[in-house]
Amino acid sequence: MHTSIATVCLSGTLEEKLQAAASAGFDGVEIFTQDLVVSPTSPDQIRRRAQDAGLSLDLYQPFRNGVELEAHAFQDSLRRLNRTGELMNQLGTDTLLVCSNVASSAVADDALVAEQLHQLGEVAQEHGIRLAYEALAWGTHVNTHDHAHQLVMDADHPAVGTCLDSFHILSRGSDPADIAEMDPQKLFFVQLADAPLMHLDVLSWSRHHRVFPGEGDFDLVNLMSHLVRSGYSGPVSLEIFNDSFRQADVHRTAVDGLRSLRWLEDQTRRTLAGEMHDGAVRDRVELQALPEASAPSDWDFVELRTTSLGHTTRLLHRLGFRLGGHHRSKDVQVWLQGPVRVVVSEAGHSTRREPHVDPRARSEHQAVAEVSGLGFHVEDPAAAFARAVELGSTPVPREQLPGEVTLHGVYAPDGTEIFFGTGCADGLPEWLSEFGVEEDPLGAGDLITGIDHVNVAQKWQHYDEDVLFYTSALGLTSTPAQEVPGPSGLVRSQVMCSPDQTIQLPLNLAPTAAEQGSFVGVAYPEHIALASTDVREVARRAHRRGLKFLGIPENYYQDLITRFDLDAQTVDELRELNLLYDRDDHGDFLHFYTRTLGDVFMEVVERRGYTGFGAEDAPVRLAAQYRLQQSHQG
Ligand SMILES: O=C(O)c1ccc(O)c(O)c1
Ligand SMILES: [Mg+2]
Repeated sequence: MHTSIATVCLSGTLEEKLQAAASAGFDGVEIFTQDLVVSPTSPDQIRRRAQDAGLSLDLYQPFRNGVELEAHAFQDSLRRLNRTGELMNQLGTDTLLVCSNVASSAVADDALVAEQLHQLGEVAQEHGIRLAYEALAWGTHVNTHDHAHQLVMDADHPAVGTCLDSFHILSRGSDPADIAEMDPQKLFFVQLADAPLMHLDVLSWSRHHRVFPGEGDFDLVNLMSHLVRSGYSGPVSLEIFNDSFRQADVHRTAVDGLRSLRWLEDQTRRTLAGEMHDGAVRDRVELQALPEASAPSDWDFVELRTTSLGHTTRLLHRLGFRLGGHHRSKDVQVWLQGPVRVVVSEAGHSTRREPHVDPRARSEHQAVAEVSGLGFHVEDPAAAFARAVELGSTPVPREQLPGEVTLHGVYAPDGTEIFFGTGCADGLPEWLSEFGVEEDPLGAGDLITGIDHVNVAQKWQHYDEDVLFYTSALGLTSTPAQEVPGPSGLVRSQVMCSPDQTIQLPLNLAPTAAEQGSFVGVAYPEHIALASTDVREVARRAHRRGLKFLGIPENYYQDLITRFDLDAQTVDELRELNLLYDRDDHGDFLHFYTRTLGDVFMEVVERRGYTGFGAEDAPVRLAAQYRLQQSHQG
């Protein structure tokens, strides 16, 4: 598949955009007029620059309001097209995108429009270029892909074809099935964009909220499948208008974009698997496969990296963990309880590739601790690793002595290290022996039964990228986003789940730009939620061992009585143990939070059928964390 990206997707100068697209591995780009107009580089130089970078210039765009016109206005359109044709020859681009007309003066006469497209085609042909006519979803008269395509067919000119743009098709709820039947010779260009479903006028939706395939709610695999069935074999290009992308690092966005196309290709290939060998359609897009990898079946470990081993291990001990052992060659310990393995490594400083901890704003006695790694059990670690790398992820360099187990790991876009390992028949992963753990470590006092979820913080400009990473590289699926109010702003949260829900990763988008309060310059804390079948006993033991709980205000308990009609004795016990309570249609939920250590805190949850994540309680937590932070800073 020939992959392309529109320059409008990327931040920076035209030169930076070309560079980023090339180094991410795209085959070509679409040049936006505006990017060219503001550039001091001549069209000829741009052509050479793209050539040197190995990029084809697949499309020039947009040619606006150039058709569906009154006679005098059409004369000017022909003049503009002549000029544009000359420019495109300097650029070395042979396809021009012609948008459907959005002016109130647009003429609604299909026969006339087809005739104008034909005449434009004549001018295009003189310049050796082609016109790809695209129905904008808000076009005055032409706003559906089938209408535009019909006009193209009626125009009946070899230099006039259709440009399909998934956003315009799917935002209007059109069925893309007819694409499969379109003449591939008449499909000149294809643009892809995903978007979250929104109740918004389609123009604003398109101009601000498009995202890469896999990052929104559109079924692009279905659309791509129909496209492949048609026999189309031209470029497949990303065209994303997005406010965050315009501010994000250009190289990251480019890598994210190519990841989305590789994922889409792979998914489409799977969808078409039964049809690929029937020989019915030849010369169609060649779809590249990714190494096959199944979603994680279970947690292998979580890793905490800390500058304060004492604070971190004491917290684990208070929650009932036992020291499993020390690594034979590294300053790393493993702490165990039930099936949960917490690896604790000591670092002199935050070692995230993107250090996000503001050293001036450290709480909890200046200790730094972060969730630095997540280990998963997968069927084939080498394949999972290869797949993630092919999707543009960077491998984690890991020191390893002869005889030690190979850990396959990549960085998630937020810098979290993701490791792929295998479970063992006896329940003990092989790597544990490097810590001197050789037999089943189940202890008598183990009250923790697993990892319920791990909550990871995302920066606003990388949120969509992370969703795509966890979808494409780990095979997780996302739930609809929720918003939780806190003193510094709204926290957006979206849970990424494995098919059987064993792995649950709520991604949180923290209000890091907040002026108010403690989150300024500091990452929103992440947390590990442990599952238990007896959270009260975990809490009692933690109290005895001196755990600092997050304080819960009396108003919360009074409100619980109002909401759930709990009896006084139950509420007394909740209050005494700093427990929170929630209930849904499936059952109830008891949980508590520890105070934050550096960038991380722990939660212990007891689900009695309950399927949520305590969204009602999250604002209580945010407010309590905020107050604590203020008191440390004050
Ligand atoms: O928003 C627009 O105007 C616009 C321009 C060109 C496109 O290809 C498109 O999909 C939208
Ligand atoms: Mg478009």
